[in-house]
Amino acid sequence: MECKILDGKKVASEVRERIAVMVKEIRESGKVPPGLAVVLVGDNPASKVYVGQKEKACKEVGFESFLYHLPEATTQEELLNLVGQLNEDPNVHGILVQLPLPKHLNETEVIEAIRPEKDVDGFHPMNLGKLVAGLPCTVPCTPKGIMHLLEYYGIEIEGKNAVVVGRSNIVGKPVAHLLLQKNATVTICHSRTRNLEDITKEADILVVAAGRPHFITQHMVKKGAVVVDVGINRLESGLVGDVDFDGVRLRASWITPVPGGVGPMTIAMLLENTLEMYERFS
Ligand SMILES: Nc1nc(=O)c2c([nH]1)NC[C@@H]1CN(c3ccc(C(=O)N[C@@H](CCC(=O)O)C(=O)O)cc3)C=[N+]21
Repeated sequence: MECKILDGKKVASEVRERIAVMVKEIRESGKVPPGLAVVLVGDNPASKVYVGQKEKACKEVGFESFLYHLPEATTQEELLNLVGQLNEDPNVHGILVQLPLPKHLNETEVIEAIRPEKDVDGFHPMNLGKLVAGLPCTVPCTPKGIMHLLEYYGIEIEGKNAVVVGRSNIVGKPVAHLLLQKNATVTICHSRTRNLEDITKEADILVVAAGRPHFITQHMVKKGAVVVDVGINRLESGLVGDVDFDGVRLRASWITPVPGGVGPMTIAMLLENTLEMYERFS
């Protein structure tokens, strides 16, 4: 059986086109356009690349983007002041503070300072709590993008064994809850999990956000599984995921490539979340 590609690049571009049409109508009616504020502290080269991508995506669909690039030496108080100011800014509908922050800053406190109604990442505890409770909330971009991709390709979730490798607050935990809401039987694995391959081999749907290149190999995957690779690892040989794509594609029925899988969906969902917040706000 041939393994098929979950083409995040293609699906993301369709989402972006749809958003661009809606923003065009908003602008033509003379209303204030949706605005996203991106806060970057310091000069982490990877973060600068991501932030550049986000700005470009905003411009392409017609959003306003407000970039705040603060020096590495920014204090917690200065950052909290900026967040407070953006919370009050009527032209800003979504606020994204690029993570990770420099080590001297308290990430949790910064995220909690963002008004939940403007928390475009869905990282605020209020949004995470609502997600777990199954209430309407802002869903974090990467988990939302994964669910969108599975839905687009008609992947059935109900009753399936879903295994999530990774338990971060931004990917592992929220995606596990979204799969649970769709009636999958969900297992979360992490660095202390014993006999990982015994668990991953039972997965009908395997979501990998482990942060280790080529972590999931062919012998860890069930025949016919759907494999979603959230990993972004920059090696000298180029960008690779957490899944050994060439091996695993020999067993899987569907797989996301890296690049061109989950990454572009994350950006598309960031735009979708911004538009949703705009519509709720105005
Ligand atoms: N507050 C916050 N929100 C985030 O959403 C956030 C963050 N902080 N910190 C860093 C991570 C990482 N992240 C990615 C987004 C898009 C791609 C993406 O588009 N990747 C392309 C490849 C792009 C390339 O070549 O680097 C792809 O997979 O095809 C990757 C990674 C968002 N993050």
